[in-house]
Amino acid sequence: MVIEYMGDILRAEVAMRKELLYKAKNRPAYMFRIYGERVIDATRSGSPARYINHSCSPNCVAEVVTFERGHKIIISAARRIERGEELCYDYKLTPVADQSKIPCHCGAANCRKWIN
Ligand SMILES: C[S@@+](CC[C@H](N)C(=O)[O-])C[C@H]1O[C@@H](n2cnc3c(N)ncnc32)[C@H](O)[C@@H]1O
Repeated sequence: MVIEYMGDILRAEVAMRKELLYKAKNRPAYMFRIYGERVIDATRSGSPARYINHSCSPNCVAEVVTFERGHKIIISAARRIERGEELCYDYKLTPVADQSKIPCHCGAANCRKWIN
């Protein structure tokens, strides 16, 4: 394990409202969706995992681990990571319509050009 993606666990509808609130305050929102039902909101109380960028050829993988009392998101190494190498994982975001697409700058040879 490299790091846990920590934050407040919210229902998806609460997370959507909070995201709008953060936008209204010009604050970046750091959120990780777990199976559509729950979202980890790392905006106010998250770990440094929230700063990990997306890559189409990642050196880490983000996995949802389910416990009796909830879920955790664990970021693990997908291969050997060299000292000084930036950590990244594949966000695996659902593709969206053109106007809200985010261009991907991961620079991988197999880059999919968009992160969503
Ligand atoms: C969880 S944040 C990652 C940390 C962010 N770079 C920061 O400095 O706060 C996710 C956002 O970072 C940007 N991002 C992450 N990976 C990217 C990539 N491969 N290409 C372009 N933008 C990326 C996008 O704006 C995305 O919505």
